[in-house]
Amino acid sequence: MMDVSVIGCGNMGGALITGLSDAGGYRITAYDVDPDAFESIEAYADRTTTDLDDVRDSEVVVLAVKPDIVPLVLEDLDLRAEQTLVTIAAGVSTDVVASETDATVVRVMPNLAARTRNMAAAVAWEAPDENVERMLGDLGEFVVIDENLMDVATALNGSGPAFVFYLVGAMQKRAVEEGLDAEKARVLAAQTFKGAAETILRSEESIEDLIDAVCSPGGTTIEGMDVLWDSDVEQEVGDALSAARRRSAELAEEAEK
Ligand SMILES: NC(=O)C1=CN([C@@H]2O[C@H](COP(=O)(O)OP(=O)(O)OC[C@H]3O[C@@H](n4cnc5c(N)ncnc54)[C@H](OP(=O)(O)O)[C@@H]3O)[C@@H](O)[C@H]2O)C=CC1
Ligand SMILES: O=C(O)[C@@H]1CCC=N1
Repeated sequence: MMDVSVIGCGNMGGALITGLSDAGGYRITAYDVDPDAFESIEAYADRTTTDLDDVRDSEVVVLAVKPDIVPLVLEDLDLRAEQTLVTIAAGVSTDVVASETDATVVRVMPNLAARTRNMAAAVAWEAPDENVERMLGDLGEFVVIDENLMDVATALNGSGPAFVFYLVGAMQKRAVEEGLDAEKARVLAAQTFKGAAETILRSEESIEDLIDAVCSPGGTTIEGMDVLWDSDVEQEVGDALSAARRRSAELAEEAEK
């Protein structure tokens, strides 16, 4: 049983708590300044608390507050060298956090799919941390990256779910306009993304070859793909990713001040 505390039970903290609870093997303490935040995670945490002292004995403490709140929490958080502090705040570097704590700091960029244990996470660390490896493995897939690439990861897998929700929404919307029931279109669109993603993860084939596999000669898909290839969609999706990356870099500059 691993003792884990999560500081900040909002969207991301709540998703981590839900996923870890589903995985099992974790004793979870959920801390927030606002008891209302416990409403959606009460069923998944072993303990909810508004007393920061209650997180001080956990092997792993996850800092899941907004970037500008991180320094305020660190001021009051007194951890020991044998503990691990996982920081997930966009743009807040390991150095900024490590300068305020004795704990070993690990920087992770998670995403909302922690909730269903389908998270894509990027981690940057000096040395692998067994507890964090186990947590990330239980919550989905993770890759180790250099911290100087964390802004790109923040845009790709941190913000990425929102971009994908948007694309699912666009496909669902048009299917409804073309006559399909909204709920059925939602299921078909979402499951299609899930299936396509799973296909990529389980295959060695390139994305181009996978597209090719769906395009039957003279069939339907190629008609749709021609619309996409003739459009600016690839550029626009890339620009969305770059805008998120730039904002992450800006947050990093603000956090250094
Ligand atoms: N949302 C996402 O998909 C992702 C978020 N992140 C990172 O996770 C962090 C949290 O984001 P998100 O969950 O979206 O934010 P939320 O605002 O949803 O959650 C933050 C929570 O922290 C609470 N809080 C505020 N001050 C304190 C404090 N001093 N001590 C403890 N809790 C406090 C907030 O309460 P109140 O609302 O009352 O202020 C809120 O419940 C951010 O740093 C973000 O960069 C990373 C990857 C993905
Ligand atoms: O929007 C944000 O700033 C956070 C970080 C990545 C996803 N959500």
